[in-house]
Amino acid sequence: MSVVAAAGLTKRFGEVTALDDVTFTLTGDKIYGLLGRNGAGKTTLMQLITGQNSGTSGDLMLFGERPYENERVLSRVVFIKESQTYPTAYQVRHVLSLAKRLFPNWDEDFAQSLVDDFDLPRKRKVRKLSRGMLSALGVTIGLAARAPLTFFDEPYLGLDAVARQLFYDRLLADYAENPRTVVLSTHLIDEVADLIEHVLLLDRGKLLLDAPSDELRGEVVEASGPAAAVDEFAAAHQALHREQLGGAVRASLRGSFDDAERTRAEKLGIDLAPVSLQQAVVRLTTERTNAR
Ligand SMILES: Nc1ncnc2c1ncn2[C@@H]1O[C@H](COP(=O)(O)OP(=O)(O)OP(=O)(O)O)[C@@H](O)[C@H]1O
Repeated sequence: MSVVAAAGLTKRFGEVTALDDVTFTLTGDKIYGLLGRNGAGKTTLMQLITGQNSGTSGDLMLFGERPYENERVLSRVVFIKESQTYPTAYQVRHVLSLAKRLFPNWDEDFAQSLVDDFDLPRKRKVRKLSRGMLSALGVTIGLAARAPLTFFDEPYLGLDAVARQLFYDRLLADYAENPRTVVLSTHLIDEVADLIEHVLLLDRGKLLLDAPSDELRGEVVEASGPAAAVDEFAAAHQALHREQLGGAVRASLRGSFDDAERTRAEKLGIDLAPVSLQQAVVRLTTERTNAR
């Protein structure tokens, strides 16, 4: 059984189509990157999956059941977002006790070790926490909950670079010991590139890409060399971007770059370089914007 299955999922807010006929499945035990530009529909999608809203049309199943107002399946999900609110009069330790009661798989030792790692003041009231501390509290709950389906919607924006790295390290180590389905929604793609196994890329409500990260990296390359040679080589591929400087061209291309294609590039005097996951995503989403 899939963890999440969406078929033709559409969500409209008045005139705005936040999700447009989106179809995909999340299978178990994988770290997904839910990527896309501002307003692409990422938060809307997570809200539908976590039962906070219902779709306008299409079908959505969570652990084989419809999620909206369905406590049975929702108890297997944790959703941590950047603007998470907690009862403000509570101290950090009270919020953690509440989470312990809420999440059936809660690991108290792990939670306490994360509190130490992030240097969270257990007796400080939530309303007196800094932005970074609030993010750290969210991350602590999201990890220690060990929910079978875990969503992080940019909850770590307030964390500094050192704390973010700590979060990535703890997530990866804990995931290795306790595999589950994790969805990270983030704009810091390069930072999480090594963590993400599969990419879902939304663009203006449409699912532009649903592919393993390695496959995506291999599909986009940067070709540079003499203009005529690059243009000849590019004709067999999808050109996402082209920059010319004098007689030289640098082009981002999408396609299949097998040994035969690599040999052809070499013969034409073209250098083929891999691109980072972030560059691939930027090129793919910019290409669609330009094509409009
Ligand atoms: N409650 C709402 N009422 C009206 N429009 C909404 C509502 N919620 C979202 N939208 C619109 O739906 C679209 C998708 O928004 P969403 O928050 O899902 O994007 P996102 O990918 O999470 O963006 P970001 O990366 O900026 O957080 C946007 O155009 C947004 O303005």
